[in-house]
Amino acid sequence: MTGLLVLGRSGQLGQALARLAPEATVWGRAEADLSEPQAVAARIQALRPQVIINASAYTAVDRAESEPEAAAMLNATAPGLLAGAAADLGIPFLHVSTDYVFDGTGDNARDEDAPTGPLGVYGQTKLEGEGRVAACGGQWAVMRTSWVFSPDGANFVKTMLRLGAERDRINVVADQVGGPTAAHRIAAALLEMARQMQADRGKGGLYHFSGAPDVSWADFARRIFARAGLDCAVQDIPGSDYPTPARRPANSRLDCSRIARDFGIARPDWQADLDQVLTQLGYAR
Ligand SMILES: NC(=O)C1=CN([C@@H]2O[C@H](COP(=O)(O)OP(=O)(O)OC[C@H]3O[C@@H](n4cnc5c(N)ncnc54)[C@H](OP(=O)(O)O)[C@@H]3O)[C@@H](O)[C@H]2O)C=CC1
Ligand SMILES: Cc1cn([C@H]2C[C@H](O)[C@@H](COP(=O)(O)OP(=O)(O)O[C@H]3O[C@@H](C)C(=O)[C@@H](O)[C@H]3O)O2)c(=O)[nH]c1=O
Ligand SMILES: [Mg+2]
Repeated sequence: MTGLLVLGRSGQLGQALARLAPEATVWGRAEADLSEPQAVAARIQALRPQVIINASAYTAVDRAESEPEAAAMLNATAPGLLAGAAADLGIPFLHVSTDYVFDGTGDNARDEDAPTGPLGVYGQTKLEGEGRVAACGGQWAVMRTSWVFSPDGANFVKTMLRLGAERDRINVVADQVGGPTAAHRIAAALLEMARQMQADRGKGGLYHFSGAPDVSWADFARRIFARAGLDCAVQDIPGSDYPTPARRPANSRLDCSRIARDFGIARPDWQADLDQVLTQLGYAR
């Protein structure tokens, strides 16, 4: 894709995007420190890209509870200014948000119109960022995804592989359900959305995209151990037995029909993607 600028080089999604779009300009903290987002917006004006994908964020869910200003800068202020810079250039801006904007009540999958109600600072700041992007005055898309995993960075799969090698049993929360999503599927979906948005300047908006089928963290852990050949028993526990600074939604199911209808993008099968990531991490199966 010509003229693509990606922000967030060292992250899970940033690395997946760089792999799928090697021609892109990819900025990390060194070129574009988003704790100074005005300066980054000025650099964008100078670069004159043709489309921007923002893969940077403050993603430490528990730490955000004690660093709300830093989380708000990365997740709300910076995306608003980046989207504004894109609007000034007349180019599409694509951004990523999270299932943690919801309160997680009930059992049904939520669509994009469902009421939000974040339970913690991370979700609150991500929700604020969605609003700022949507108000940028240009062409924008926000993709809400969930439970991202990849061979890179920090994620639940890599945490389980580490713990599963050290222990013979582990307690994992069984009353939080969602869709694990491979970073390379998110990257591919964003690139497809960007292509279609460039071809049709009326396209964009808020979209849900997560891996299928929905699963609990405990069943996700079981699958990781089974496919990695690790002998570690998973004990189901309620979230209340795993106290953390931030509360997490119990029901993270996302209804992904809108992105299928508008962009022709289907929910990816996370079990197949997990096998691929395990292979990349050196687990022979
Ligand atoms: N991870 C998940 O499970 C989920 C993620 N999302 C969303 O998906 C998107 C991508 O997430 P993911 O790839 O997992 O995130 P990561 O935490 O893997 O990467 C975040 C990126 O943001 C960068 N960043 C942080 N602070 C700054 C800063 N001050 N200046 C410049 N860059 C900075 C990080 O750089 P550095 O490495 O230098 O700190 C890193 O490259 C985010 O919007 C996230 O909210 C949505 C649902 C689930
Ligand atoms: C390590 C561990 C975690 N857990 C629980 C805690 C939590 O409820 C769940 C997942 O733990 P994590 O710390 O990986 O989850 P968390 O960092 O909250 O993951 C979230 O990250 C942000 C960025 C998102 O946007 C979300 O979609 C989601 O992926 O597993 C256990 O039950 N046992 C364990 O040994
Ligand atoms: Mg985490």
